[in-house]
Amino acid sequence: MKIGVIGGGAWGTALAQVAARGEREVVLWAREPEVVAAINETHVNSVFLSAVPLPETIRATGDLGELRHCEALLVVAPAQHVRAVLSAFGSGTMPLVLCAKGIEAGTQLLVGEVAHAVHPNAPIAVLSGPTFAHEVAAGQPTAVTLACEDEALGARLAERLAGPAFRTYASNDVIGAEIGGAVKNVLAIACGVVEGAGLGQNARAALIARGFAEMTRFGLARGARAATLAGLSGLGDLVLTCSSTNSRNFSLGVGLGEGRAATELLADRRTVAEGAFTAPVLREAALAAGIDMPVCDAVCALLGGADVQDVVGALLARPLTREYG
Ligand SMILES: NC(=O)c1ccc[n+]([C@@H]2O[C@H](COP(=O)([O-])OP(=O)(O)OC[C@H]3O[C@@H](n4cnc5c(N)ncnc54)[C@H](O)[C@@H]3O)[C@@H](O)[C@H]2O)c1
Ligand SMILES: O=P(O)(O)OC[C@H](O)CO
Repeated sequence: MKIGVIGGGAWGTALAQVAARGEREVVLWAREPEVVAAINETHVNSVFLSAVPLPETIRATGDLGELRHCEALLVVAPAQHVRAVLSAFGSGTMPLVLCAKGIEAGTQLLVGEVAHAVHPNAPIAVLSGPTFAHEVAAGQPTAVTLACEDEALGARLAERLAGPAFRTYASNDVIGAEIGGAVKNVLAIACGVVEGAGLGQNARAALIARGFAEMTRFGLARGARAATLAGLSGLGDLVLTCSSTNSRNFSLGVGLGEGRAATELLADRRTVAEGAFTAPVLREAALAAGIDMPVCDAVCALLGGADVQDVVGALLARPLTREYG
């Protein structure tokens, strides 16, 4: 199965490396001409994943048309840009494996739903889990969920992408696999705030557990399965990103917790902290569905410039309630 990758950021590059294992050819579309040049000339993505030498079987291009002959595409553009990039690709029927984590602003659609709206005849799969790109690229052990409604296709994709240190677990819960990744980014910002404001490790553990309760409420309402939310793409990824400054979302939260403004923290950055874009959309969707998500609300308030101590105080002062509603 010849793989094309749409998106030359850190994750697109690491996944291209995964797909190229065994000297297989991979074509990677990158938006930045300097990324295309660096990969083709020096076999390193010096902009987004600089420490990792890439196999020569990965060829980069700035022309989406060069991915037309691929048998499956990994879509790794940031969530808010997936619609534009897939529209620019034109119509297609090859399987699309969505690897971005987010919810589209304006439509409240998950990335797989966006892809289906743009390419209604393409089978949709989702690859998600606790996966820092630099660790995957370094060959460190990693496990992911690969969800696809067409289970035979899902099994082929899982087999094609698996490697000695990259385990793919098949699932048919596409919505569940997506919701974990989207929501954990928002919760990782909250855990970063705890770190930045020096609120302690009890607070971080409480946020992970109560954040997971929010993820579960939202996920179940959208049709996700509880087991998926408790798996790699949900709880697994939540634990990873809520405990490490290697997470861009957690790091953004650290800055907010230190009292810096989101506008300052987000200005001029080339890398994406998806939670900043997902948080307001998630809040909107949760409000519309009557789902209580106080941690996500708090993250929205902080991104909007609210004072950290005020937000933390308000969160703690809510009426006491039962642990399970
Ligand atoms: N980096 C990771 O460890 C990792 C792991 C799993 C999932 N993801 C997800 O993968 C997705 C891509 O993240 P990344 O880490 O590869 O990106 P990155 O932060 O390394 O790089 C930013 C990417 O955004 C792209 N971009 C910026 N503006 C754009 C536009 N207008 N149109 C299209 N693309 C644009 C850039 O070309 C670049 O590919 C995100 O949804 C992220 O949550 C990342
Ligand atoms: O750096 P983050 O916060 O975007 O996290 C990267 C991946 O999603 C971790 O699984």
